[in-house]
Amino acid sequence: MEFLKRLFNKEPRIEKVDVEKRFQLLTRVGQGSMSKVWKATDPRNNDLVAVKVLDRAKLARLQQRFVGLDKPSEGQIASVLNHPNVARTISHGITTNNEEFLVMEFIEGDSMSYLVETQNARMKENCIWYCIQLGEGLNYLHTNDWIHRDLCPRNIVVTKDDLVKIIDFGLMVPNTPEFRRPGNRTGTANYMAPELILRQPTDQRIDIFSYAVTCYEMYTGELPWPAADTMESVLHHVNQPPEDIRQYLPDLDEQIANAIMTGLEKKPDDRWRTVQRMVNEFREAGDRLYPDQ
Ligand SMILES: Nc1ncnc2c1ncn2[C@@H]1O[C@H](COP(=O)(O)OP(=O)(O)OP(=O)(O)O)[C@@H](O)[C@H]1O
Repeated sequence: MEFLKRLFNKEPRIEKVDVEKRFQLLTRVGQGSMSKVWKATDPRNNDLVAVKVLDRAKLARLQQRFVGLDKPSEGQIASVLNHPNVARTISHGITTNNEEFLVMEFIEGDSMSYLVETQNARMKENCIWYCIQLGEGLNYLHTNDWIHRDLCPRNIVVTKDDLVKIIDFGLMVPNTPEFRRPGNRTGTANYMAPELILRQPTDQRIDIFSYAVTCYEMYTGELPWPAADTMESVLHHVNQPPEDIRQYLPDLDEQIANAIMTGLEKKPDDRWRTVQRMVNEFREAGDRLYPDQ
């Protein structure tokens, strides 16, 4: 009977993994809101990897927001991504404690949050190139029909060689009508597009907005609206215009300033139609301002 059950069971049997035995866990590198992440080595090839184990209870709460939708898991999504500006996921599975886990390339570097906060010389010199790389990564996700939904400095790492990598795909969804329906307010408050906050229909342009907020912060160290921790405070300023970036940086190149401010438009139709268009503006400006780089 067991044999017949297994034969006709359509779900592939997933072998559970004891990550502590399978990998050599070296140090904890991050406490995300949804997971624990370890720097580890894979004894099968000695590769340095990041092992991300998702918190079961928190994941269950997140999944409740997608009830009735066929949302692929973070591991399923992340494993099909392949772009220099997107963290590579090597494998994924279920631990012996029934937690989802991902094994990723280990990215040694600084969080973009750190660079935004410190506004050090490295950040200032490379800002345009970081904005371009980030846009290329996001454009890759969009042309492959995904909506990231949580683009912000916390989810970006910059390597020692100044390569920008998007690292977190926990809220990413397919760009299909069912996932564009209004209602689901997941994301990070300060980076959420007005249509998402107001529970209107959404599309990939919510990511263009988050990208523009992120680039604004990368340039200035400030948010375009007063920082808001709660949805109530975000709702409060959703009707206020953003602070013009030139208030912080009067000498900022016009094309760069316009690229960012257009991405922050309240109405999605007034924003860049695609990430690629916004990136093209940055690229043109970069080539004009720094022809030798
Ligand atoms: N591939 C990686 N290489 C190196 N460090 C990583 C990698 N992936 C994640 N980290 C580290 O772990 C932290 C948490 O990761 P991540 O953002 O993916 O988790 P999360 O639980 O989804 O977090 P949150 O929802 O708060 O953004 C990151 O801020 C980073 O410091």
